[in-house]
Amino acid sequence: MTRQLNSKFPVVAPSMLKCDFGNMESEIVRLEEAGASLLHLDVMDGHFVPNLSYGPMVIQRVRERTELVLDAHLMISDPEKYLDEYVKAGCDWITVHIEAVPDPREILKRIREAGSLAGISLNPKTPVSAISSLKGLVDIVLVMSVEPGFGGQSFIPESVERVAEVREVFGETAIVSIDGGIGPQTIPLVAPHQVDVYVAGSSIFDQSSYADAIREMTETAQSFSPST
Ligand SMILES: O=C(CO)[C@H](O)[C@H](O)COP(=O)(O)O
Repeated sequence: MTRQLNSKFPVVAPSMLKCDFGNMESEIVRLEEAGASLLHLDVMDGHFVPNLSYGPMVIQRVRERTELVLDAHLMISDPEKYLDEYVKAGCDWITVHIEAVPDPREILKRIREAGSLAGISLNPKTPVSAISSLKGLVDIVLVMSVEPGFGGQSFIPESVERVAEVREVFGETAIVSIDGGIGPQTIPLVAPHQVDVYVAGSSIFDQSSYADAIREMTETAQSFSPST
């Protein structure tokens, strides 16, 4: 059974790619105390993207230390082969890339059957039409607003129209998430299109107060929310 978020959308999700890997436990505690409601786990295999991060063994240790929702973003080739390990590690949300799995219907079904939320992500150059037939089969659409692989890149401005298109195609059937170059300056660009999850690395981990960074960005996002 997937864990529930402890707050309503929109939320800011710390991207653990930018945390201090030597002190992951204290980073998790700091993020919990700062009010984070989920942790975004950037899984990179050095093949699908030109960088390596961590895999299921590290995620399992993270799972043992927190009850926050774990949002695994699999930037890997052949996710079908490794899926069971991420399920076993305790990921609540599991997102795969359309560029890695051109027909993802089977893996999305497997993710849901395992009790997790199923997500699809698309790179900046992939048209939204590549995923539009997945409406009803996905719980999350993760729009990459940088080329995946590294934190600290600049937000690609064309991502604004892409988020709008995703929201138009998927309506309320999917959680819409955006990842890459997200911070106080870029949230107002995409927030009018009802983004649910803002994945943020540098704009949290480069700040002295994680709590202030998360609170300020969440308030900015909420100020665009129709229900506020
Ligand atoms: O998936 C990612 C890169 O592939 C990261 O989540 C993302 O880049 C976060 O870092 P920043 O907020 O610094 O851009």
